[in-house]
Amino acid sequence: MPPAIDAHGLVKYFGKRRVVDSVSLSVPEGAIYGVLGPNGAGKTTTLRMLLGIIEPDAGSRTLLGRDRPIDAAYQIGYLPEERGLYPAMTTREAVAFLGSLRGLPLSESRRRADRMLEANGMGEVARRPIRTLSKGMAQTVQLLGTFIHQPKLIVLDEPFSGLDPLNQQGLEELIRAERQRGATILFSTHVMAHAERLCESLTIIGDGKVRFSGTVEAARATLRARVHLVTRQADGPWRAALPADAVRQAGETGWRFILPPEGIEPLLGQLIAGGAGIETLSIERPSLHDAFVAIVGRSAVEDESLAA
Ligand SMILES: Nc1ncnc2c1ncn2[C@@H]1O[C@H](COP(=O)(O)OP(=O)(O)OP(=O)(O)O)[C@@H](O)[C@H]1O
Repeated sequence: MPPAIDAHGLVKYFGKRRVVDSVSLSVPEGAIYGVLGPNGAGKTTTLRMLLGIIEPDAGSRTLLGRDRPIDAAYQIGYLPEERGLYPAMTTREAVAFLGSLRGLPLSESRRRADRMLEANGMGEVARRPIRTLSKGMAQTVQLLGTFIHQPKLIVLDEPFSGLDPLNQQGLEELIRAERQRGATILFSTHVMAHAERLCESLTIIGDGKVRFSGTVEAARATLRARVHLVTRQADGPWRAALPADAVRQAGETGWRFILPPEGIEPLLGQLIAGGAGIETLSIERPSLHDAFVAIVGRSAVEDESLAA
């Protein structure tokens, strides 16, 4: 199956600044895919190029197999980073309006809006003006409007920003339901927890460049696990068996070190034989957050040394 999005070498300059620098990404059909990066990394600019809202200075992309994004417009749902609804419009009209912008007849749009609002616990506010809604509700309205025409491809720019944890969870469920329906979803974020829970694959952008592309598991595997070990004996000759990077942190008992490449068992064997006694042992796998910080941090250091 051809990918839902296939982009090669996208470049964008703003003035003399190369804000997006040869970004390539491929989003398989039916995936939930994350574009991650710190503030100002170039995520929004990349998404806008993918969708044809701005033209790249170099590179190419296909969207749902089309060379011109406009040809796929009615099959795409897009939640931009800057969001706005007309405050005087009623909630159902706001959702229906977004549907009619994507090619649905208004009467069908209204029917779907009523159904979707009801299904998402917002039936009671359907006839109320947008200005009376909470921020979370207004954002849900935008999302329902993004999904109303049942697009094949959904692109969400920072969809979780500004939502409380309950609304964030609701949004994760909405995204999963859309994928269940058969849609492909691409979203940008700088909050790792959502990406970790939702995505199979992701791209990390730092300073306009792709710094990592692959599965969440592969991103986590770029870092080794960390060990926290507390021994019953405070000291003894067995200490020589600890890895060279083992440190005892201030105010803590025990040792912290990176899991040795050969695993924990040989070390434990030596500690037990040496009479250290094992009080507690925890092996903590790196989170996506840890991997993100390391990947973005490492690339910033590499960029600096290249520039020097
Ligand atoms: N229209 C524009 N004209 C000039 N510079 C721009 C324009 N749009 C974005 N930029 C700059 O390009 C860089 C990348 O911006 P972009 O919005 O793509 O990043 P982002 O990863 O989405 O960041 P954030 O998470 O903060 O939204 C930033 O330094 C931004 O200031």
